[in-house]
Amino acid sequence: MKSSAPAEPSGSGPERGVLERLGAARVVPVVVVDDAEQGLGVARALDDGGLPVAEVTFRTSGARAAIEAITDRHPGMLVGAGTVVDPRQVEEAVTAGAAFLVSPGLSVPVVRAAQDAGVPIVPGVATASDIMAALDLGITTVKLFPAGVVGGPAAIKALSAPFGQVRFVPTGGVSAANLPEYLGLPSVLAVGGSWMVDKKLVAAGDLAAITRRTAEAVAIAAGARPGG
Ligand SMILES: O=C(O)C(=O)C[C@H](O)[C@H](O)COP(=O)(O)O
Repeated sequence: MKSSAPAEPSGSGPERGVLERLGAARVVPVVVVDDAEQGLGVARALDDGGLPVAEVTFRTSGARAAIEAITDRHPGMLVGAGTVVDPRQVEEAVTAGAAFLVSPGLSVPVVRAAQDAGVPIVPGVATASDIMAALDLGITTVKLFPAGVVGGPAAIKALSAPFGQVRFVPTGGVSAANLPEYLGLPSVLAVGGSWMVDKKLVAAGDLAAITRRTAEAVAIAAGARPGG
């Protein structure tokens, strides 16, 4: 889906709606599925758990079909593509129906391709220099990755001092146990994580367990208040 409107930096204009929806959800499940059928099962389980959001990673050949199937059958769900590391994947993901893109790092060609397509992208950052590169591209919402390894909540607090305008989506090592600590930080828009959609649960088709973990995450997020 090509937009004729000029590219907007993330956090403003028509893209704002999607990022605000991620902020309202507060938790972005990172999903790895092999095909459309698995994707549909996981999407239903997430929706049943009260979280109609999925970041389907481009780590499997079935990711594109899964995004297409979920957006077709669950039109109310906010579906994005993760692990977007190549500008060609931007086109593939957007054509499949992805409403947002997530990348583990910051690639100028990937960000530009997303901006040209008019789809918000949340690139990964791990350092102050990465954040400055993101700001140069007009991006103010970034994913801190791998959050647990690069310092967790303490790193976000430290980076928020010089970069007060930046909103973080920490991902990597987030779990039900540390969720309140991340979501309690005012600069955290949402967190990303795979713990609700553990690949063993997906492989076993244990959708009930995915729904349980999702509902638990939703309940924790509802109780976590910035600054609390
Ligand atoms: O490649 C990307 O774009 C990603 O989104 C990476 C994932 O977010 C993390 O691998 C999730 O980390 P865990 O929750 O610790 O499993």
